[in-house]
Order: sequence, then C-alpha cells, then structure tokens
Amino acid sequence: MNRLLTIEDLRVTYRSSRGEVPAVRGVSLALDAGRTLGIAGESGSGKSTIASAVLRLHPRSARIEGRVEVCGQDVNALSWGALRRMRWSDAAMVFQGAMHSLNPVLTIGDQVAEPVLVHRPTTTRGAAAHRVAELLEMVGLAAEHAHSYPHMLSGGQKQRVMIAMALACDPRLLVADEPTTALDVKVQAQIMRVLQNLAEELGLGLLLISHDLAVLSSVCDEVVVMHGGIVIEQGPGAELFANAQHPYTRALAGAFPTIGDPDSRYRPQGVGDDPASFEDPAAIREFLSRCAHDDGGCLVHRPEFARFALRDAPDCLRATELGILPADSETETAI
Ligand SMILES: Nc1ncnc2c1ncn2[C@@H]1O[C@H](COP(=O)(O)OP(=O)(O)OP(=O)(O)O)[C@@H](O)[C@H]1O
Repeated sequence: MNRLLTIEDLRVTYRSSRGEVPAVRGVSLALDAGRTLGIAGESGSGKSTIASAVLRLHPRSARIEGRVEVCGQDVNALSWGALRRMRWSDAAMVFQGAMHSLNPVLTIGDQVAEPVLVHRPTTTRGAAAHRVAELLEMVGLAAEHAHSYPHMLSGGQKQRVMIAMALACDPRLLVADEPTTALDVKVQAQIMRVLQNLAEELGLGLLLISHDLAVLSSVCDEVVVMHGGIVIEQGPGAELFANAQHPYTRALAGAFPTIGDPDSRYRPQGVGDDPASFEDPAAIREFLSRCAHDDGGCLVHRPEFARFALRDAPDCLRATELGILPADSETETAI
C-alpha cells in the first residue's frame, strides 16, 4: 500500500463576524495510491474545508489543528517553497466551478502549458506543446483543442481541460471538489468516468467531493458522509448507498432521483430543514431536529448524533424498526 493522504483528527475553525465557526470537528481519513475516496454531505458540512486543508489553501481566518500528511509530508509544517513544490507535483486540485475560471483570451494550449512551464522551468516550448497534446488526449479531448479558446468548448469539455491542467505536473494525489457542478446529468457521468479511469490508469489517489451520494457511491471505493463537520458514516461506496445505516445518510441517498432504477429503495425526498446551526453545537450533535423518523421519542432520549453511525449499536430509538439493526438483535437502543 502506498499511502498518499493521511488526515488525523483535523479540526478547522473559522473566525468570522458570526464568531467562531467549527467547520471541521475531528475528522480522520486515509487514501492510498490507486484508490478513490468520496466525501459526501450537503452544503456547509465541511467538505471544501477539508479539501483546502489538504493543499493548505485555507484563508488566514482559519485555525487548523490535527495532522494532514500528503505523500509523507506534514502539510502544515512545510516552508512556502516546499509547499509550492508539493502543490501540482504531489497533489493537485480541480476546484468547484473551476471551468469558469479559464482565461477567455488565451488558448487552451497556453493555459494547460502554464503549470508545466512554471513548475518545470527547463521545459522547452516544444516539449510543453507535446505534453499539452498528451494531457488533452488523457482526458478524452482531441489534441487540436489546444488551439481553441474557452468559448469554443462545451461545459463538459472545459471541465476536462481543468482536469488536464491539474494533471500537468504528474501529481500522485488529485482532489476534485464538486467537479460536475453546473453540468447536465449525462456530462456529469462522463466527467466522473474520466476521473475514475485516470485514477486507475495512473494509479492516482483521488479525493472526490460531492453532495451527490449516489454518484460518489458508484465511483468511489470508499465514501464518508459528513454532517456539521463530522464524519457520521463511512463504508465501501456501493455498500454505503445500498445499505445506509444512519438516518441522515438515508435521507441524503433519497434526496436524488435514481434514474433508470424503478426498484430503488430510495424515493426522492428532501433531507429536511436547514443544516444544523453552527452556533448551536447541540443541534449539530443531535440530528433529531431533521430526522424524518423521529416520532418525538428522541426529544426525551436525546441521542448522541455521532453514535448513530455505529453499525453494531447505533444510537437510534427506532433502529430495529427501521432495519438499521436486524430484527433479532438484542440491542434495541444503544443506551
Ligand atoms: N472563510 C470562511 N469564513 C467563515 N466561515 C466559513 C468560511 N469558509 C467556510 N465557512 C463555513 O464553514 C462551514 C463549512 O463550509 P464548507 O465550504 O467547507 O462546506 P461544504 O460542505 O464544502 O459546502 P459547499 O458544498 O456549499 O461548498 C460553513 O458553515 C461555512 O459557512
């Protein structure tokens, strides 16, 4: 096993006019070469904050605690020079909505060549052009697109360009934050397939972030589900979706229609009210204010939110009834 990313007890707190915002509250993850790890969760659950912490891209207002290691390097202890080398060469990122950040007056070829020329200054113009053609082909675009301008490409093609750019300096770890936002469903599937194939062919470690649990589960070896800055459930992609334990994971799985699967166990439904307020830590810990299965008992029982995720003894009053625990289980509740 070749460990590319280790995150240990990561805590990220933003100082803001609202006071302290505990965006990530003790998350531990690991990712090996050739593996795909998905982070699912709705808006505000802390997904992008984790991505920023991996490449140390967080704003000054963020306080970071815990350890982030990329290719054996403690990211928060790196000098600026070492950090600059680590970015692009060890780990690269495809940002949320990044396709809109292509420069409209430069050709695709010039833009894809830029990281190569900046990070490998001895590269000749000819070698850079050769590398651009290679990268475009890797993401399924014709090499001729090097001469195109961004407005000549579709949204999906532009996102492929962003992926090509991220791969320019042969990173071993690729972080993709909502890489399919604003693309139609068919193109989303194509982009996910491109990322999955690249991870396999190049032996990359792929950290994929999305609010769409169904898509992540179909692409990723392992998926973690986040809510309010903590991981509430984790498991192999396909299994997690088909056999979600936590009421929140189930709600998230059911938040999207399952196209082409009339027998899906999940019927489209909302997750519930707004995400738990960060100003009220108790509301984050306890999912009960949003849980569709709460029949009032939880108000008395006051379950620990994180304990829902325990597969052998979830802290859910209706675990047996909802099929989270087998009917013959002796453990009706965790208390
Ligand atoms: N620079 C910042 N200053 C203050 N609070 C922030 C900052 N960036 C993010 N937050 C807060 O941290 C929490 C987690 O945000 P984050 O962007 O990591 O969530 P997310 O799951 O990636 O959401 P999205 O899918 O909308 O990007 C949110 O409450 C957000 O408002």
